Amino acid sequence: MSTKNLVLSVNAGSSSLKISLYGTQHSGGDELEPVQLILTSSISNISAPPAKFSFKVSGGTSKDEQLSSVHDHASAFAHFIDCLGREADIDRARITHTCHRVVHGGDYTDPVLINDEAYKHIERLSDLAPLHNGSSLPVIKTCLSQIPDAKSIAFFDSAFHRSIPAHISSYAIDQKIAKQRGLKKYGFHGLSYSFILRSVSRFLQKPAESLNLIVLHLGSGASACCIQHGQSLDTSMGLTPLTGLPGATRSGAVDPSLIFHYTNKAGRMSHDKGSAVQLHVTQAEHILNTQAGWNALAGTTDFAAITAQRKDDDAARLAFEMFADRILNYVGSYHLKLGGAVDALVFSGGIGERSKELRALIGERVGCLGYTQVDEERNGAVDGTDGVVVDIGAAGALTKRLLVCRTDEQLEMARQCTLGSF
Ligand SMILES: Nc1ncnc2c1ncn2[C@@H]1O[C@H](COP(=O)(O)OP(=O)(O)O)[C@@H](O)[C@H]1O
Ligand SMILES: CC(=O)OP(=O)(O)O
Ligand SMILES: [Mg+2]
Repeated sequence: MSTKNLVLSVNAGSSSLKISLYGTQHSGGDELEPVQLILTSSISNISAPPAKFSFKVSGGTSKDEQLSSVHDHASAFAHFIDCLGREADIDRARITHTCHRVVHGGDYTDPVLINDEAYKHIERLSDLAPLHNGSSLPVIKTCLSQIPDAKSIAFFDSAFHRSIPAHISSYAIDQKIAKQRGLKKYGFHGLSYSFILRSVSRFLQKPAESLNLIVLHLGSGASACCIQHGQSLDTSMGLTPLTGLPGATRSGAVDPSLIFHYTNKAGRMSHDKGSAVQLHVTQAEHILNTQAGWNALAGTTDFAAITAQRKDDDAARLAFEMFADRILNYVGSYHLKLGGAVDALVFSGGIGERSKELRALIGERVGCLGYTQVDEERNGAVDGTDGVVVDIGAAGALTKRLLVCRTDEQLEMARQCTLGSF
């Protein structure tokens, strides 16, 4: 029997599945991490087929293919499990823990071992994160049945934001109803923010508890976070991941009354056949989650294409400029909440890590608040630069720095799993 020493980390995003497999026995490598990467896989475009699949054993070359057979997170994960044995000769029985990113944890503020009760809790919260919790559930189910000896642990994206004070997390509504129904700002992308906080702390050689950061996680779903003394003080998503910044298919914040005017059927229940589970969301929520954002504005969820076309195409320009405008709303207000004492503005997520154009524009606009200038050469060379954190500001800046962080939610979970008490 081969040694049981593997941790599988699964990140079900709104339209992607990112999976990493780690070893837990140290054999050199990065002494700072308790786990070592063995392989990564990602399946993107799940909701806009054909899905793109990639599978890469560490140090090897990536196997990439388009999959017409994959149309949801369950079939995407089944394809990965198949590849694990076929392509990498990994015996699933060696996996001791499977870590699952669950976007909405409600009142769960720590990771939990998934038993019947925890599974039902995650299921109940599906209505509040329709693009996410519903996608995690079939993947969790498959793990429980296909890797039965491994412990399945849920890590919640909302947990990082438990530190947000009541006057920031509460909505101005009847507080009795708010408390009864759990209507408050939860915030998401927390695994990413934990990873970024730790990585920036290491990069700046300052304790995490001393750091004030404004972090932008700009991916298919996008959010901003105001971190004071190493804790979340505010974030742009709310009760659900719909509000705040616009995303690939999400509207971001709108006047709540808009939903009553968008269509005359907006208040009815949605009966979308494509949903992974029966969701209790209204048609308006469904439209604002899935038929809005970049796709509605510019006809594509690919922000690289929007960036490339923005000079010649009005729709692409509107999407690009709108994103920058909404980002500045949060950066400006978080700067003020931190009293101007900001160690760094950090860009992350697929767009934040790759769009030098957006970083240059935001960097230029925040110059008036005393941020260091974007160094054009460093900003343009991020893709070819190694390291988790890359400095794109002028050399010598000690505060109000501009950084890029390659976030890794799977590593954050595997790390917490190994160092925790599971
Ligand atoms: N070169 C690029 N320039 C701008 N955006 C990019 C680039 N490459 C990828 N992206 C965008 O990154 C986003 C995906 O980010 P990611 O954080 O991986 O998303 P998620 O995990 O939420 O599925 C997509 O909207 C994609 O268009
Ligand atoms: C919370 C959220 O929006 O996640 P993602 O960006 O992975 O869709
Ligand atoms: Mg993501």
